[in-house]
Amino acid sequence: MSSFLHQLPKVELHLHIEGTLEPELMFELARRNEVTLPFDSVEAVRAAYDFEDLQSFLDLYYQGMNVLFTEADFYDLTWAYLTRCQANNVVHTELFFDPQAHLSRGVALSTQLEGITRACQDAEREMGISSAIILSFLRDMTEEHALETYEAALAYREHFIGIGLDSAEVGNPPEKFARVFDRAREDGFHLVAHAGEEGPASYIRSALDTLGVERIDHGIRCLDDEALVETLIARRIPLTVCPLSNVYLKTVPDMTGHPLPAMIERGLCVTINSDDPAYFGGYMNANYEAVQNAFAFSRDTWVLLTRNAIEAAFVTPARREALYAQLEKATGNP
Ligand SMILES: Nc1ncnc2[nH]cnc12
Ligand SMILES: [Zn+2]
Repeated sequence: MSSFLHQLPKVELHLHIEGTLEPELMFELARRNEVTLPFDSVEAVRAAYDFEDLQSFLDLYYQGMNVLFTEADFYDLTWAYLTRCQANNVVHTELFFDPQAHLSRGVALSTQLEGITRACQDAEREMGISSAIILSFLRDMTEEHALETYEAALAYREHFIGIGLDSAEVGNPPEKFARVFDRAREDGFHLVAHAGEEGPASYIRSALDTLGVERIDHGIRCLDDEALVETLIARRIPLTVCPLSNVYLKTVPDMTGHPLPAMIERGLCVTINSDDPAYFGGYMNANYEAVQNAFAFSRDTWVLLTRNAIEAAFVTPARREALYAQLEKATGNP
């Protein structure tokens, strides 16, 4: 089964590029940019990855990205992730970046976006991996700051396809960002939001109703609200679930206690993703393996999860057909 999972062509829809910063690259960039890290070795960084909850992770995640300054840094970070994609047989990926977390350190939007985009273009040309970038707002900052950032980002609109919402969820409900999502909808961008990761099912409802999102990132708390589950099924809203992330951030007791099988059983459009793989024990294959060890899914279930991700991807009809064809070739399943 392991080789079946490894060779399955994969589509990743929930990935924070800053969450792919491995400690080795963190040290290299710290040296390059003369930044002093509060750790004296790669092992010490990894030893600190023992999280109590989302906030304890976010504290380290924001600290880690303090080594990113130049376009080359963003290129190297993104290129390292895309080579992991190739090793994991990820053939299409949609990646988040957190512009406000870099703007606040004096790093220009052009630096961030040009570095990430150039790596994506090289990966498409050299490895055949398609990708897209989603600009994510920090929900623990104000809506005014998100709006200002959005306005500034419009100068680079050809670099990103959508907007999202991440960071500390509880106490920062989706409706706080209604105006910026309205603006982005008018401008033709795709809309997604993290909801129901640590926050309640009502945040998922609000992301749908007040932000009009097309996909929900995480969404694992949806099963607490039967009417919401029915809406998600009826509207076929994709949920970008991140199994290892949920275990590492203790939003589930352990992998065997994850609601993933119940979500699939209900017919929700579930996909599997790695979120912040440098911090949560691994990339796509590691997530697939951990889920398989806990639940021993059939091949048909894995094909279904992959088909869901292809359906949920923000790609052209031609690219979607090519992804379905690649899956069929690899599995014999239409
Ligand atoms: N899992 C996550 N939840 C919320 N914000 C994030 N930023 C990076 N990873 C995140
Ligand atoms: Zn996330």
